Parts: sequence; C-alpha cells; structure tokens
Amino acid sequence: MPVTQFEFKEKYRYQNGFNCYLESEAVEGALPVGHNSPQKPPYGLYAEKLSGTAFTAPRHENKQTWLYRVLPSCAHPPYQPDAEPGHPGSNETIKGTKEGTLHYIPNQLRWDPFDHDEAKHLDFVSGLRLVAGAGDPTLKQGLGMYVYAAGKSMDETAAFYSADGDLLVVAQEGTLDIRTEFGWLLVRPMEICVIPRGVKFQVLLPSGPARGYALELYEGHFNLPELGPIGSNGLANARDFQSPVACFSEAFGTTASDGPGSYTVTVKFNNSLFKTVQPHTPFDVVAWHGNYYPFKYDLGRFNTIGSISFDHPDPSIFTVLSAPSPVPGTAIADFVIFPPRWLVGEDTFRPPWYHRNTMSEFMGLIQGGYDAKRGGAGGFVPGGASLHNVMSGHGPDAESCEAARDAELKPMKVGGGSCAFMFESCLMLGVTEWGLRTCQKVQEGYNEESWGGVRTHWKLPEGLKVKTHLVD
Ligand SMILES: O=C(O)Cc1cc(O)ccc1O
Ligand SMILES: [Fe+2]
Repeated sequence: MPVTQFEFKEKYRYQNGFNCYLESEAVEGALPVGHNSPQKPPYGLYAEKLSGTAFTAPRHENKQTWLYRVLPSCAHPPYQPDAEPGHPGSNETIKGTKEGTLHYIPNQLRWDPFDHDEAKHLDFVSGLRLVAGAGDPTLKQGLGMYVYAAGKSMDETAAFYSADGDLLVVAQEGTLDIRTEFGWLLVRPMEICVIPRGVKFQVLLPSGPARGYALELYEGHFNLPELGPIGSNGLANARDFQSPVACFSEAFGTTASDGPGSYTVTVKFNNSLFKTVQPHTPFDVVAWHGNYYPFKYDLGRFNTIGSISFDHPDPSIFTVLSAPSPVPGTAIADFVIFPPRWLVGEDTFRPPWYHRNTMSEFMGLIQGGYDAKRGGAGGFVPGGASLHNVMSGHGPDAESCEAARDAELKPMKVGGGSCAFMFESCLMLGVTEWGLRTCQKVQEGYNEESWGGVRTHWKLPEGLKVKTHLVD
C-alpha cells in the first residue's frame, strides 16, 4: 500500500539528540505522568522495563527505557533452535564456522565486493554473515563484524533481536526501512543506525536489494568521542542523531495465547539463532520514555576536521562513535569515516603514513574510492573490505605512494562523492571460515600487488660520514 504524504511524514518523524532522555507516545495520555509503573497504566497498557546497563550502573552510564505496551514481552511460547547448519542465516553462518572457531592471521586481507543476494531469497537476518570477531558474547566482551546482503524484506510478521550486543548498521547499497519496538527508522546509504541489544526490529527494503556492513558490540555502548581541544562542537554533532517516535500495531487478541496471526521472533543468543512463534505482534509499544533506544545518523552531517598546517593526523580525528574499553582512550570499537575533505598540508605526505597499529583495522567502502588504495577490479572498491590486524604493516599501495611523493601540494579536495569507513578495535580479530574461504572474495595477491612494488628511495649523499654501520 503506497504511503500518503501525511503517513510518510508521521512515520519518519524523529526526535533529535544523542544520549538524551526521550519520551514518545503514539496516543495522547499513554505515558503515565510522574510515575513509571502505576497500578494500572493508562489505557490498559503493561509497563515493561528494558535495561541496557546494570540497574546500579553509575548515573552517567545508566541506560534504561520504560515501554508501555499491549502485552509484555515474556508472553510467548518457548524459543527453539533455528535452522539447519549450512542454511543461510543458520547458526553456522552467524558463528562463522560450525565450531564457532576463528582464524588468526597476521597477513593483510582484502575482499572483493561481497555478493548481492541475486536470488532474492535472503532477508536482513538470513543475509547476515560474520566476517571477523573477537571475544565472547557470553562474557559480554568483544565484538563481531558482519556484512549483510538482502534481496527481500523481512516478513511483515517477523521480528529479530540480538541478546549478544548493540548492532551498528552501515548501509552501503539499498534503503533499510526499519520497524523497531520504538518506532520507525529509514536508513539510506551514507546513513548508519544503532539498534541496542534486546530491541526487536524488522527490516523492509523499499528500494530493492540492500548490502552493507554491521558491527555488533558485545560490551558497553557507543558514545560520541571526547572533543578535547576541538571544543564543544565538531565531528558528529549530538543534535544530528535521530530517534524514532512511538508507533504500534493493533495485532493482538484477548489474551497472550490467542491473537490474529503468527508472529515469528528470532533471537541471536550467543551467536546462535532461536525462534518462537507467537499469536500477537511484538510491535505493540504505544509509548516509551528513557535513554536506551535506537538511533540513526546521516554521515553527510559529519563535521570533518583535519590539519591546516602540516602532517597527517591520526584517523581518530574522524571518529563518529566510540565504544570504550575500561582502559582510558582505548576503544573496543571506534567507528571512523573518511568523508570528502580538503587537504592543504604543506611539505606533507598526504595519504595515510605507513604504520603498524596495536589496534586492528577493518575497513569498508560505502561509495567512491579511497586515497591510499587503487580502485577498480581487484582493488579496494565499494562493498568490499580490508583487514589490517594487530601490528600488520600497511599503508598506501606503491602507486598511491609514488603519486603522493610527487604531487604538487596545492589545496586539494579528496574523496569527492566517496566515503570509506573503519571499525577499529583494541582487540585482535579472528576471521571466520565464511570470511576466509566460503565467501570466495579474499584477494589472494593483496600484499604483493599493493606493496611488492614499493620502491627504494634510499640514497646516501656522497661524502656524508656514516656514524654507525652494520657490517653483514
Ligand atoms: O590504514 C588506513 O588506511 C586507515 C588509516 C587512515 C589514516 O589516515 C591514518 C591511519 C590509518 O590507519
Ligand atoms: Fe591503518
């Protein structure tokens, strides 16, 4: 059914701000006033608390939301393990291997663009593939890195949630129309969203097939990075984050065990999928208030900051969101983007310097090219990825390096119409069997092709006295 202008406007109304205490009611008076759990909440709703941190987490970290819904979430038949091994979206593909073990490889890896779902038999959940990860969701430590390829919408009677972590979704191709318990989020390419642990959602594809990347954070939550001397504005500004308004369905019966339909809820629990089928909709939240909710962000709104004198700054200057570890300044996951920007550095090697990083770097490309790597077939291209793990040396490929050494250093706009991103983590990443072999996208000659041709420029000026010299 086509949406009318009015419905469209209502459905995609958002509340603005990051990490705010928000409230929303789809029906006037559905939110209890001055009270969280009255004896009988308005209109016969049930009050249900959804916590994103321990009840006793410090005030500045505490995340909770009160939901006012037609039926409480506990009213469902038992969950059952889902799908046979090997089946798309089965435990095997979510874990990465049958045993769930990961491959630890010091080599640089790069992937050709991941396949679209040509056959249109995958939806967002069955099209989700774990490529790399670290840690363990049962310990609430670490993270998972995914690509998704979906050719069709999730069923209108389907919902999904992850008990394992908060899911940051990076849309690369195709629009995601995401229905959540909290309301709707429209996420287009060059936009991202975060769906917190436990929040049920359904992904529709209004513009056809979709492909993208996702990061699941088993530990903590994403925050805006500290701005330090940058001051009180810049990078991703708080007001540009958008959250849904309450929107509910009336598909329920007189009790929790009768109802108009069959609604399938799939849960990802310790990287395994479980399913239940309940007769009432899980999208029955009429009102909510709290600070634990899904949100979206348009990467085009990022206020990019960089050097206006010399030298190439650390990429942390491009951090959109950061999920801290207990070690100050050290992230379990940073989400970093490389948007179009001006380069004006004088006497500066402008692309990323060569480096070995104690953090691991998983990169993807949303659109366009990346200034340190060649594009085209077999290069770093939209929909593909690279992984430079802990201490794996990397930097511009030989071609980009030579071009940058000889470039005339006038002000120059890089990356017009392009946007690469990086999931950077303090943890060593393991690659799944799917990521390494099954997907068949790993570029075999990546290292040799990129850096095999790096030229030696070393030349000792004649007559210069050598202070120390190793005699081999
Ligand atoms: O490796 C990369 O391409 C990402 C990156 C970019 C940059 O500008 C500096 C460091 C870094 O790791
Ligand atoms: Fe790097």
